[in-house]
Amino acid sequence: MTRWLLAGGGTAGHVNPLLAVADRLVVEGDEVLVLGTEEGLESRLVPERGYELLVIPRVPFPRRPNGAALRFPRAVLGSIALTGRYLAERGIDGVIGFGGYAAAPAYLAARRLGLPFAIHEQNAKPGMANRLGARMTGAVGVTFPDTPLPHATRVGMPLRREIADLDRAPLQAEARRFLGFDPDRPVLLVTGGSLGARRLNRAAAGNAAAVTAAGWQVLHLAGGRNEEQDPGLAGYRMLEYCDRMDLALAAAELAVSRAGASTVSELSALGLPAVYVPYAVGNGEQRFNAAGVVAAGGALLEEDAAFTPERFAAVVLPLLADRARLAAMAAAATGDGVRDGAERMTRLARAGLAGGGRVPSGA
Ligand SMILES: CC(=O)N[C@H]1[C@@H](OP(=O)(O)OP(=O)(O)OC[C@H]2O[C@@H](n3ccc(=O)[nH]c3=O)[C@H](O)[C@@H]2O)O[C@H](CO)[C@@H](O)[C@@H]1O
Repeated sequence: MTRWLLAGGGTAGHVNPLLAVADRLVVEGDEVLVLGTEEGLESRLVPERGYELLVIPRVPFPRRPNGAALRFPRAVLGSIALTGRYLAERGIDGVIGFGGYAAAPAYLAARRLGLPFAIHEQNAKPGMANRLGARMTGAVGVTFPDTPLPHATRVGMPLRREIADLDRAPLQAEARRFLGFDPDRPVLLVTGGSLGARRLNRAAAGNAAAVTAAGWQVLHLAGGRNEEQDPGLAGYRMLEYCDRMDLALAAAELAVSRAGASTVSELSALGLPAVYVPYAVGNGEQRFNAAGVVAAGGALLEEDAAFTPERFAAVVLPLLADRARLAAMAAAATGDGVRDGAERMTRLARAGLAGGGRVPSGA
């Protein structure tokens, strides 16, 4: 039995792949502890899934020379030291980091103790912690091909079991009933990722009457900061957050979505066609996340700034009426998706552990 520390967190898009790998390691007979921060969604999702969360303070990288910048080196050293104590006291054998605030201290503490570690990068454009870590280990798993990191191996996105094992067709009617829909009519899923997206909310709510008149139903995951009124139409359900994403994905036949790495990976793996509207801030990773499946013909890409209710009507309404096109897009999306990312990532991490941080080629 190996005892792992999985480090990372932030939004659901970061926590879910960590949980998928944790579940897989446990199925394979290992033990898992998680390292995160109080502020990230891991503080709710990790204990809910039955794992112990060890906490370190969140130390943002200073972008301006101010007081926080002066305190930064000391704060980072403190986080590394605390992580090192967790590693020693809990008898950790190996570390897997998923980027984010908790990952960099985990990489540095592991290195200091001579413990091998592996990395998973969710996004097509890597974040800072993983760019640092990837220079120090050979076990670097990435979701998308061509992710610019040293030692990158494409493993795909680790998907939670209930999504990776999902067979949509036989579950569809039951999933629709469970979510309060008519089982015989198609469902459009609108999702702004774990946080929601105002522009998507406005565009979807503004077309509620047209979409339902076209015979479709809508599951609109609007996020906690939604400003739109529920249109209150039969067949239109607006939720802040859906805890049964597996059922939402089984119920739907098309998605209008942000292009967070987990959402793109889930939709592609399950062969759901999509219209992606990448979030334009951050380091611009969402556009890159969607690029592969868009190029494969499994999804369309729309500019955030131009995604008005009128644009939604022009792009989405014709798709709802074109079942042949949706079927072709679904097939193309499936071809671009990866279902066994969790297994592939645990295999890579084990190879890294066996090789002391070096991964033999072909592992
Ligand atoms: C604004 C921001 O920081 N976005 C980043 C964040 O997005 P975000 O956290 O939104 O990430 P993703 O779209 O990747 O994942 C959302 C996850 O939440 C789940 N879900 C979503 C809505 C819901 O109601 N219920 C539910 O369970 C989805 O199934 C998915 O697993 O992390 C992603 C993964 O690193 C990045 O690509 C995004 O750029």
